Amino acid sequence: MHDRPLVASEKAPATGTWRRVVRLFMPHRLAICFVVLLVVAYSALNAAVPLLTQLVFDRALFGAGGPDLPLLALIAGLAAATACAVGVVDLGQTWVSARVAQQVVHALRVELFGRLQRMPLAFFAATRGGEIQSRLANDTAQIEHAVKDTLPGTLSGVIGFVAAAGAMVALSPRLAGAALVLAPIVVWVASRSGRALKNVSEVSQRSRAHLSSIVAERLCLGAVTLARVHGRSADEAGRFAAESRRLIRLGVRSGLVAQGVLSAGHVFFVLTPYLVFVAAGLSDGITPGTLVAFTVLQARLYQPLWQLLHVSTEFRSAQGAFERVFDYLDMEPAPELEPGPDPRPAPSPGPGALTVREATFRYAAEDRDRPALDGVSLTLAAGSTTLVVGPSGSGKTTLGHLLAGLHAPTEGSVRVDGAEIGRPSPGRVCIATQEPFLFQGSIADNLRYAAPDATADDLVRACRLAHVHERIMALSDGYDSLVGERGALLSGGERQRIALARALLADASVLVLDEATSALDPMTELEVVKAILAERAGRTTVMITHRFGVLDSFDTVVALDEGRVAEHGARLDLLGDRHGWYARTVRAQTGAA
Ligand SMILES: Nc1ncnc2c1ncn2[C@@H]1O[C@H](COP(=O)(O)OP(=O)(O)OP(=O)(O)O)[C@@H](O)[C@H]1O
Repeated sequence: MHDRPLVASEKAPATGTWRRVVRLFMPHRLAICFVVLLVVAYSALNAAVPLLTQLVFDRALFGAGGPDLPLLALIAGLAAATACAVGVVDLGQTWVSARVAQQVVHALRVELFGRLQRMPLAFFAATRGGEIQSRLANDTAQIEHAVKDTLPGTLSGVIGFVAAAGAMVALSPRLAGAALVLAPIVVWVASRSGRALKNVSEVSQRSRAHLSSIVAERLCLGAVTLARVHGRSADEAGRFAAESRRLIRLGVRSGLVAQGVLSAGHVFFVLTPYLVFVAAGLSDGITPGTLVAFTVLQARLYQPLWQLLHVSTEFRSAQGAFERVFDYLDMEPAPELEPGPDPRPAPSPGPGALTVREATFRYAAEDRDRPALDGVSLTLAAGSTTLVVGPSGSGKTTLGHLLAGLHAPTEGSVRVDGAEIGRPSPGRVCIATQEPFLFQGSIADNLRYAAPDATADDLVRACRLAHVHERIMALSDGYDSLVGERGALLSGGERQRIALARALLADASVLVLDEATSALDPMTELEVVKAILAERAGRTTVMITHRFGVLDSFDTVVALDEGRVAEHGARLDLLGDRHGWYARTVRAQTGAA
């Protein structure tokens, strides 16, 4: 089934990355055109100021008739008005481009989160949580950082450079040639270093993701307990420190490469005025005003070039982050979870008849010879109660997931009330698992996740059935008590019973209990199961369990072995088959002769 990639490849092909980045900006092309206009205005206004300086020197101060104070005052007024206009234009440009940049990154983040939500469960089983978090948080943060500066930086860099160069050419083509002669060398150095920077940045991002994985995996309740039990806390700290040191080295290297580019630019900036002075010395007819205007313009030339160098180093660093995000966006989600109309629209919940036909399921294409389920066929009548039993690894959980639509069968079909089910179908099938997931929040919040409109009485009723109401009421805040990270403030049995109550609130036609009461003591488990079956009379309940010796309220038993149905029939009939796996295990569990 999973011929498609479940884990992102280490590296996405670089080709097309920039085209995809440009495509991200396409929905904002009008705003970008507006930014271009504002940047053109900003650069033109900025380039005009040095031309005023030329007027000051050649006309107002050292003109033929001596100093001309009214003209000087007029030029000063013009300069002040230009500076005000520059400020207003710059503010407008910053506002529009910041909005565009933030919207681009927001769209990328939301698309990434949505794509990850639709990935097959096997992807989450195979990928470290920290790695996923790192792409969503670190990589998008780096992209945000780069994109924020890129749009205005690139535009104002290019336009500012062209405007300053144009003004220089207008003043003196010869001096302009001297000022620009070193620019190609700087561009060449920047492009060479950019590649090195991109490589360092890629390795850094991977290292950062690894660091996040260590934090997510090793700094949770279970892992910290395990480290203490086995005296490995120091090793864990050492592992983290080693990866962190690697990140330090990479950070220093990346800083050095980036500074190298800027330093190369600096050499250009320092040398260029002298080249201009030499060119002025060798030329005739260069007025002092032209030379002063040129000196001011050179600063206007350096600033955009410096800006472009800075943006290019930022963007090279972000290229790796873009590729890592695109890499995730290119993974194929579970086809049944693709957005769009469901190809098999779910009819309204029926009585809950289950039909499994020749269902085979493989977790990975490599499991060709040993599928988790192999040609399973079953018919469970609406309203039936079924125990699914079998040795560990025989495929019970896999079958439960197929019934709940969490996996689509690789071959064959699973139908509920005649409709093929290949995706979760809330209201029709609900599953409660052995390791229940509780969100950070109150008990009531967790219960209402399954039924947002449930009343307080509904919650109490479900919790009474799951035998957890009294326990909740003993907590200081009752149903408003917080459960902690993944329910860590509760006992394992309490977590399971709250999850069970949540599953009951879903009120589905079919309820699959996958070891969902395994943390309860056997007597409580028996009472809870009986209460649930009584409550659900007339609806289908399937219970996967290893402790079935005393569970005598079920009418059907399915015993799996190595992914196949080994026994299937009425419970009492299978109990009568003294050599059958079910009957032998019941005897072993109850100590019956
Ligand atoms: N996410 C997974 N990826 C790959 N193989 C898996 C995955 N989950 C289960 N398997 C394999 O599929 C087979 C059936 O597993 P399953 O969990 O369905 O068995 P089970 O009968 O529920 O076992 P247990 O009683 O121990 O819970 C096993 O060989 C298991 O190793």
